[in-house]
Amino acid sequence: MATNYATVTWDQLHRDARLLAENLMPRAPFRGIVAVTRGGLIPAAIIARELDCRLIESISVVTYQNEEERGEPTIIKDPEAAGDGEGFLVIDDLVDSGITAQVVRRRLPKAVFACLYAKPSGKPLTDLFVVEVPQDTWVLFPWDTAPLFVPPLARKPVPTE
Ligand SMILES: O=P(O)(O)OC[C@H]1O[C@H](OP(=O)(O)OP(=O)(O)O)[C@H](O)[C@@H]1O
Ligand SMILES: Nc1nc2[nH]cnc2c(=O)[nH]1
Ligand SMILES: [Mg+2]
Repeated sequence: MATNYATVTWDQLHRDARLLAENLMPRAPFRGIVAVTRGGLIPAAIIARELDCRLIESISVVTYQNEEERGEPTIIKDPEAAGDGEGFLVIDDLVDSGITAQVVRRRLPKAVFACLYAKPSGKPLTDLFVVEVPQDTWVLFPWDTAPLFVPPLARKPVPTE
């Protein structure tokens, strides 16, 4: 269970995606990009623009979960156009346990796998990432959050003893 949160704004996400694209330039050009839906879709769009790549595929990996455990991950959308991944770049927003990346890599063994954020358990499964995040930190993406009114400190009720 995460004990800390790291909030990523749209601006920060855009900067991190551009930095990832810059770091990927030595490995370009790619025949196409495979976005890992849904989290990888927006990073993939930004990176596709920077790398001038117009062939975009997607893969969807779903792990059905109850309160205690995670089920077997299943590919519910296959990246047919990407073959075995040769010449393709796979983009996800982050790796955490690395389970999603493992399934994707097994399906696309010849692709380059890159993501914006990586936690220590998932890090070995990536070829490239931008920022390392501690394992106990939950990343809040801009699409997960909304600005909220916070009352001024002076208006907060003073706790009575
Ligand atoms: O390394 P893991 O432990 O597998 O976690 C990382 C995956 O989890 C999130 O996707 P999620 O399955 O929540 O779906 P989403 O992208 O549709 O939000 C995230 O976008 C990664 O794809
Ligand atoms: N939004 C979000 N989704 C995740 N899926 C696995 N880890 C994370 C995380 O830290 N943040
Ligand atoms: Mg995802």
